[in-house]
Amino acid sequence: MLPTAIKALNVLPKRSIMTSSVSLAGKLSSLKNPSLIKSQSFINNEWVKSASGKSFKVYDPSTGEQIGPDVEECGSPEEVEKAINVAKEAFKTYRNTTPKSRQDMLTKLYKLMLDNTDDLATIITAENGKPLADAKGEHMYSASFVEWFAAEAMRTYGDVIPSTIPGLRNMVIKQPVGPVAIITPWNFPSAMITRKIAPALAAGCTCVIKVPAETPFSGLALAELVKQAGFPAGVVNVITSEDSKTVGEVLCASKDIKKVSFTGSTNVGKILAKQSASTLKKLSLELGGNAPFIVFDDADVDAAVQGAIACKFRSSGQTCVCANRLLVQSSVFDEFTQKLVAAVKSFKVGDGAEQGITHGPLIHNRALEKVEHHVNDAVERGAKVLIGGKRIQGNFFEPTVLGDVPEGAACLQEETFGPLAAVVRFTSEDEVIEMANDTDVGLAGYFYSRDIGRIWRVAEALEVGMVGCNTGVISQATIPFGGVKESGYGREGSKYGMADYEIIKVICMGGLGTS
Ligand SMILES: NC(=O)c1ccc[n+]([C@@H]2O[C@H](COP(=O)([O-])OP(=O)(O)OC[C@H]3O[C@@H](n4cnc5c(N)ncnc54)[C@H](O)[C@@H]3O)[C@@H](O)[C@H]2O)c1
Ligand SMILES: O=CCCC(=O)O
Repeated sequence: MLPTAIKALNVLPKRSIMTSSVSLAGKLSSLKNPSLIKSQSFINNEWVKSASGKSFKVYDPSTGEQIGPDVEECGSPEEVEKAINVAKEAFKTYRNTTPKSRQDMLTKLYKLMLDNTDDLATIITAENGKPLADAKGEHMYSASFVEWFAAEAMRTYGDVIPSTIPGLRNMVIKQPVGPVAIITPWNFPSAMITRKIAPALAAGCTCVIKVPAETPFSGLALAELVKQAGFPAGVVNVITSEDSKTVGEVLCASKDIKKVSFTGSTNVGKILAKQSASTLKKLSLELGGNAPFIVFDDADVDAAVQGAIACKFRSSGQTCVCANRLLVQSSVFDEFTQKLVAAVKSFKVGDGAEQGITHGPLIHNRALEKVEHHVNDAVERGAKVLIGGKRIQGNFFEPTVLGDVPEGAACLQEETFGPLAAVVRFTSEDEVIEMANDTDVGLAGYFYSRDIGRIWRVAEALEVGMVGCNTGVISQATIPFGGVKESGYGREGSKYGMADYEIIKVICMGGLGTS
């Protein structure tokens, strides 16, 4: 039984406030600036009504109550085409703006985000469920992409390349790829959007963003700030729709969209890649992982436990870089699992808006079913429940640690995306490298060791795009974020992140004589 306080469930502030047209109840009633709450698509710098008159509701995953107004359904092929045309028209002029002016607008957006920190974090907690402190963390992470790419706008350097032909000079320039489609998931309602739009806008691209139906309000609030930051009409467009399939098909098939950037599951990533084949669109796919988290016998076990808690249970396990398999060397297995269980016991699970809550709910019932299936499957195969293992109520699941999870368990084959730490025993370095790489995906991998030789061997041997060595936290705007194998391709953030939104053009100038 989990000694955790779940007292905060079903507690909603009773106050409600009015914006110009809607009443905001629940967590959103505490917003200082309620005009950040929008419920329509954002096209050409205007809030646009649904053509069909249909709408959908957004629910607080902690309480199950509707939050915000009904959101207008704007995902018909005609509405998506309209957004694409607007982005195409805006690209004709936005591509020729100076990098300095793009830097200035991004810097203004960054400041506006900081000015609205409390409200933007409240919106994240209300629609995603993560605790307020984590929501503030996501918000700052989100803003840091805007800050980083504001500076990168001024660093789109070219090259001069020696010529093999007399009288010729070769120059390389970088240009914006064109209007881009951006499809983002619910687990980071804000940061997954800025990680894509900030480099796109810095490079000179215009965008059509499909915000997730589970968490549309963060993206819509960002669109309002984009407008206030002075970006010209049509540069950023946002579609609200529950019909991801139709919106995805239209965006991928369009000849006017030159690139698609997606974060989400590997399954959907493959669908988008197929759909984009007819136009050979450039793609950035940041997909699922199955991160190994290895603890060697020479590790600082206490630090490894801290790292595992931060890595595995961040956002209740709903992060693409969360540890999915905890692989622990036999001689430190008991010490590590006992300390891990003790740390998990101190979690306070509940409504993320309540003081002291450390871990929130899962996003929806489908997510709970997956965790439940992974727990039951592992236990049937012989794993031991060390703590947790059951649903609590609503969308809440007990933070769970399973010991001695056997080979073949479903939770070792695919990411759980929930609060389940599956701990596996290993004996040698060679064995654990083979175990760690025995998966079709390769996003992040982590390990704890104090042997410098081993550190280099293991870091180089892991088949992943990102390695955390003696840390469970790697996410920063300054690093190239992305995976290998079926975790996708492309890199987001860092000095490499602009390249995904640029094309390279060489200009060979002849008749220039010899130097
Ligand atoms: N890499 C990540 O950050 C991430 C994020 C969310 C989910 N996931 C993985 O996916 C699993 C299932 O979660 P999910 O169902 O929300 O993920 P998903 O990939 O089905 O959905 C993620 C987002 O993709 C969009 N989408 C879904 N189907 C689409 C389609 N056919 N065309 C275009 N866009 C589409 C939606 O906006 C949705 O919010 C999770 O258990 C987890 O393994 C990974
Ligand atoms: O879940 C996807 C992204 C998480 C992160 O950037 O740390």
